[in-house]
Amino acid sequence: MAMLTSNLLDPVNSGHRFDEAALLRYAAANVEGFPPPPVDLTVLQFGHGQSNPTFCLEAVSRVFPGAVKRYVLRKKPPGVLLESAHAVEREFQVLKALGVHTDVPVPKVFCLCTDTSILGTSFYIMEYLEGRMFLDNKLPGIIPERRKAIYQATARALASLHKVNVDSIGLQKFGRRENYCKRQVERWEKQYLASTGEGKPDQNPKMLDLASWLKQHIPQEDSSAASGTGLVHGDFRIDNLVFHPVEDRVIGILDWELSTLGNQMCDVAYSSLPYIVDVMLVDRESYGGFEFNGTPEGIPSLAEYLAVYCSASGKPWPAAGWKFYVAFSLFRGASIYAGVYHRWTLGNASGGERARYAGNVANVLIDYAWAFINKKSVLPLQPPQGIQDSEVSWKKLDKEKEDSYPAKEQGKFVPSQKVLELRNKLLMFMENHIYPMESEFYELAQSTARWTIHPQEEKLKELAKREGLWNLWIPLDSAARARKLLFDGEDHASAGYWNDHLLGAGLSNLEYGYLCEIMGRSVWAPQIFNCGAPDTGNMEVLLRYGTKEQLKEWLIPLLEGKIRSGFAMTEPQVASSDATNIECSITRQGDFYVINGKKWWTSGAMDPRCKILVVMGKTDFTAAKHKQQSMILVDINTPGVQINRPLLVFGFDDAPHGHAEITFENVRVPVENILLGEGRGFEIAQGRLGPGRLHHCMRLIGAAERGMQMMAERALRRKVFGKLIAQQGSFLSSIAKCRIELEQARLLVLEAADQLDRLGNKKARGTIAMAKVAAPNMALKVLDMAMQVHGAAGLSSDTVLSHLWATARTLRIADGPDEVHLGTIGKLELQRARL
Ligand SMILES: Cc1cc2nc3c(=O)[nH]c(=O)nc-3n(C[C@H](O)[C@H](O)[C@H](O)COP(=O)(O)OP(=O)(O)OC[C@H]3O[C@@H](n4cnc5c(N)ncnc54)[C@H](O)[C@@H]3O)c2cc1C
Repeated sequence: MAMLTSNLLDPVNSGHRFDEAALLRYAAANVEGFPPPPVDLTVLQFGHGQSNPTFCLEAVSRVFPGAVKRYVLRKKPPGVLLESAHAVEREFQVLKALGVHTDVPVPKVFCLCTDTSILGTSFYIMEYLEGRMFLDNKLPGIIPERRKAIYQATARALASLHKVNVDSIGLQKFGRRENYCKRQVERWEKQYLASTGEGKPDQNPKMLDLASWLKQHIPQEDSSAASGTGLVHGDFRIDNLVFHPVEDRVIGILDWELSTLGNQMCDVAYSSLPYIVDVMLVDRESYGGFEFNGTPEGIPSLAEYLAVYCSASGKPWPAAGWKFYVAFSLFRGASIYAGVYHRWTLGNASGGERARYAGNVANVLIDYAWAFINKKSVLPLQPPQGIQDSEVSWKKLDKEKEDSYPAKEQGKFVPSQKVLELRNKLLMFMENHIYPMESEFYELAQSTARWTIHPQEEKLKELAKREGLWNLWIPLDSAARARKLLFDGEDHASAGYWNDHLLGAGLSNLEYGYLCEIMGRSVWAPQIFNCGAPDTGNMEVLLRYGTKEQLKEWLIPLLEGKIRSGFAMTEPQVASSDATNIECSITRQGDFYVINGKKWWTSGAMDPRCKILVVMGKTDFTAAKHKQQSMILVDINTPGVQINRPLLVFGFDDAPHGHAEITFENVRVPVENILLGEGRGFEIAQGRLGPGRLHHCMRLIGAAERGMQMMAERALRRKVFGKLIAQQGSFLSSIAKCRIELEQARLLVLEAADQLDRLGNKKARGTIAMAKVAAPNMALKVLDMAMQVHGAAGLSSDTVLSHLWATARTLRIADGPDEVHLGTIGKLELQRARL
């Protein structure tokens, strides 16, 4: 599974602390764009790898508290060091040259400080890259297609740095190009001898033989500074790369500590080691790499990986010297591990308890080197046919695979290029970040800590914001009103809010339809994008009907995703599908309203982040039937608000959001909290429910799509009575009928969204009602069939199907039962006949 960069952060190791006040002063003076003082600084440390301690600096200006800036600081470790080791100055030099003069993906560097009076050692500050890191090169939890793309991107990133003309970027003196392998073999042999022998861990004679073999087989090209030499990273492997948060491309090559000039094929062989040996399996018997244990599905073969590299870099096929380069990489690895083990025996290894096994790993690598040398053939003489560096962008790949909507053609339901781009991004986000987290989210939601928030949820929200996948539900007109009220028409970004996606992406309801259905594929997804119910409905109420003060107090934190909300209308004692039955009273007393009543099924009110309730009650029991009701904002922490219990849906409590039963007993709220005015509750309900109802329908299309996909995949895998389920005639007809119903419902939902955009809520109400009946009924059928195909597994919590089904079933009642919507459709039909 991918880790977000921010997930690799831990509190600072006590031995690595430094003077933060001194750092703040230095950064303010030397880092371009650093927030102006006063600044609150939080320092965290990257826990993964790094012999040079690396820290994340989070600087928050107290003047613009929304403006968080992140940087990375990398320094030498404290204490006495070998002169050539931990050369952060060299790292800075190479990063700067690459960042300024090339398109090699590296973090931008801001400043290098060699004045040791500031933090005790030299350090430099660079850009913080939020993205994905793959700490396990087998890429568990990633679908095969993405694995392929990730490996291809890795090969391309290596090629990009190998293509750099060091002479033209001022790095010509960064190292000696010729005789690199020769010098390296001597260096690592010396290192091995220094770590083993008398009074130290045992020396392995096969290692010394290996050094001799390598010296005798140094490829000829090594002696000259000709092609094949240039910039060498020295530690190029997949877990030193930061990938874009959703696209399968490298945005940062990290850890340049060992970089120099020399023979670049050493980098290539080193990056290929996962194919040869799996050093992560130190305590198991089999250490074989991909080639031995089977390449995980989707990861290209070694020959394919090398072919992409050669094609992208223009380098010749490396068959001739391959035995040497791989054996050298294993030799170097063995020497490094022997050093780590030696330090462990002395009690000062940095790798913790893992270092205990390093001596064993060193010996395994030596064995592997010899086994490799003794192989008859290690690489085909020619690259595999048909593999070039035809970098198909993630967008193009996805379009080819997923796009059932041709972008260039005209038509009512042909999404724009903007929507297609957002859609592809969203699909990637779901695959990379949501589906892999589903089981963890479920686990927490079933534990005793169920009413707490999984920390990853908040991190993914931040990522979604940065990716522009935030508040996409906000229609243009509502955004315009908020912009006018809050910022006097100005761009909200210029008003000091860091997040320029606060008011969505300027989409129509129809455009949002294509995106919302993707979020509906997972019950966990909508809230990650701040597009979940009931928040969207409540934000819509505020956007349309809130005063400037109400917007400032409640809408902004809701838009930012800092708080959540509930909508409290339904009451246990009355039939609430008819809202005129509501009995909760809202009575004015001077400058306050006093609320008394009992509500249930207030979704989201159990969420610890829920801070505000939109409560519907009656302000005048004697007024005309539809003028008695009002809506009012109630801070959930107001005295008298009592959460009684969470309600269960078929046993699901939907933690951590939940559906609450709540008592309001003499709850006093200021008169300013009334929405739009007394007696306007029905009016608001109409405005709120139109788009909100459609969002449910859109998500149901997505839930059904997930069911279709799972149904088909299962049918193609599972055999019954000698045949795959997919080969049974009854299955073909069932899946076909599901597809027909799904497409019918999708068209109806899109049509309703389009009418909402063009005609408004009132005129679109008939089609919205049709969609509201059609979508849950269709989703129930499709999900039911998907569960049937899964057998007992489909009814269990081991798949997402039962939860999706339970959620779909509630929507034949929640937001109005089917019968109410059918009544609306029927009445409109008769009205038309009377005209
Ligand atoms: C998971 C879930 C989440 C919910 N979230 C919220 C929330 O956040 N906030 C909130 O206020 N409420 C929420 N609700 C409540 C929901 O909106 C109500 O349950 C719904 O409006 C129906 O009201 P009722 O339960 O009182 O049913 P009733 O009004 O008692 O209706 C019962 C049944 O009567 C029949 N019926 C009703 N009207 C007609 C008609 N005109 N013709 C023929 N038959 C009819 C239907 O079969 C209907 O199912 C939620 C419900 C669920 C299950």
